[in-house]
Amino acid sequence: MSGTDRRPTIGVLALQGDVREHVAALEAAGAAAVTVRRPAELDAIDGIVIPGGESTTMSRLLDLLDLLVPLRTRLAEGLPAYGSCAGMILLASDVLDTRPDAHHLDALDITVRRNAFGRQVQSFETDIDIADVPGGPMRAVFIRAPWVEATGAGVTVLGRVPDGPAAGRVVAVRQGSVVATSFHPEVTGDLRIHRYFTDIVAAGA
Ligand SMILES: NC(=O)CC[C@H](N)C(=O)O
Repeated sequence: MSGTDRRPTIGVLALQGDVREHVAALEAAGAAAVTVRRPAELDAIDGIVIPGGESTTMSRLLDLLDLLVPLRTRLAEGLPAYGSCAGMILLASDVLDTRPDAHHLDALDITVRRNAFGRQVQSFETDIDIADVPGGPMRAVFIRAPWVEATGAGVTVLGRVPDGPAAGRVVAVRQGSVVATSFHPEVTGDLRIHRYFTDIVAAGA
């Protein structure tokens, strides 16, 4: 990012999942979005989005493409990150109900339970108030989503399921410049989470 261009460059991890939707949402939110598939591409970004998809598949591809260690290192050095759904799982420090050989990135001090909502409510939508994000409740789309079962001391809860069988479950969190949601704002056209993250990246870039 140069002095005249205030648009931060945000990478979207492009191994699998809904990459295009995040690229479009980031561009619409005012960021310059680029896809990331190779370790060298990590050098050119001010922040990264890890999309929804399948966390164990992404974990395997991260390993196969030699991205796991460089990405974990960049995150440990403070690279801002936003993860939706599978991206939340990958950013977590602890994951329940996953494959024993699945890797995660340890960027967010949370315990998440994968596919937590169970068979009856695997995919659903609801309106959720997100702390720090003004403008009223946000339509939240959940697709075989995780929830957050425990948060470390530095983690702020941004949103919970308001009602129904999973009422009170934590589904949006922030720790410093790392944000995660169990749901998929990239599919609704509501750009507020992407703007929120773009502002976090711009503040540090
Ligand atoms: N929509 C999603 O990203 C689903 C996440 C998926 N269930 C996983 O475990 O990775």
